[in-house]
Amino acid sequence: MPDLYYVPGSPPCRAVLLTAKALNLNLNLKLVDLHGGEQLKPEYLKLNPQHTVPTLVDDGLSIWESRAIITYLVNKYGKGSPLYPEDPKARALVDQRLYFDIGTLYQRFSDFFYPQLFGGAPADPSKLAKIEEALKYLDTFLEGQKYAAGPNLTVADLSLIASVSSFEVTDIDFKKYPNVKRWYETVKSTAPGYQEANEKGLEAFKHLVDSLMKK
Ligand SMILES: N[C@@H](CCC(=O)N[C@@H](CS)C(=O)NCC(=O)O)C(=O)O
Repeated sequence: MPDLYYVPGSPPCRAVLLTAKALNLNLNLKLVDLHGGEQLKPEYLKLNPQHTVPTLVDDGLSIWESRAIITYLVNKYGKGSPLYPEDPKARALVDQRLYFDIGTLYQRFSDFFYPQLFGGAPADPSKLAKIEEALKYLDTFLEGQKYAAGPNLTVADLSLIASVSSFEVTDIDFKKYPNVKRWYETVKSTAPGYQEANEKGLEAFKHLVDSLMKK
């Protein structure tokens, strides 16, 4: 069984948990104490010199970057699954959405929110405008589409929902984008094990935000 080094509240970790649920795959969960700096210890750096969670260790392979992990999991444990289609064009669309998530949507969220959360910085309206722009892109991708990359639930949805659901703990009003709102409700009700894999961790994220932003 693969080991997953994780923290429950982390958005990229939640994407991996959602993927494991969708594959009906058990993971050996190993909690990492980020607050205590466990990820900077030599044992962890041996697994992942970039010292991030999630990190997956499977059969001698140590891999990090949530989107690399989730595509690996489907390649290895879900051969033929629509979660990461094998047809080159369908797969290209899923990959595009995944890269949009890491490079644009979640990146812009991090740029806006984490300086406030971890550095006590004031909200920067120009950074918020960049998130609004990214949400408009997502809304356009979803026009006439049930899921982010077509008619089936894919790892693109699981990665994007882990990001977008994190906006719930901020003032970012993503539900004003009608396609995003509809898609959000669809994924919540159709992604296997959504409650356990995402909502629980989201609660932990909320607690972290409350405790840090109250200070
Ligand atoms: N792009 C990475 C982001 C991973 C990341 O930044 N994880 C954070 C927690 S959400 C982390 O491990 N921070 C601790 C550190 O960098 O030392 C992914 O998707 O896996």
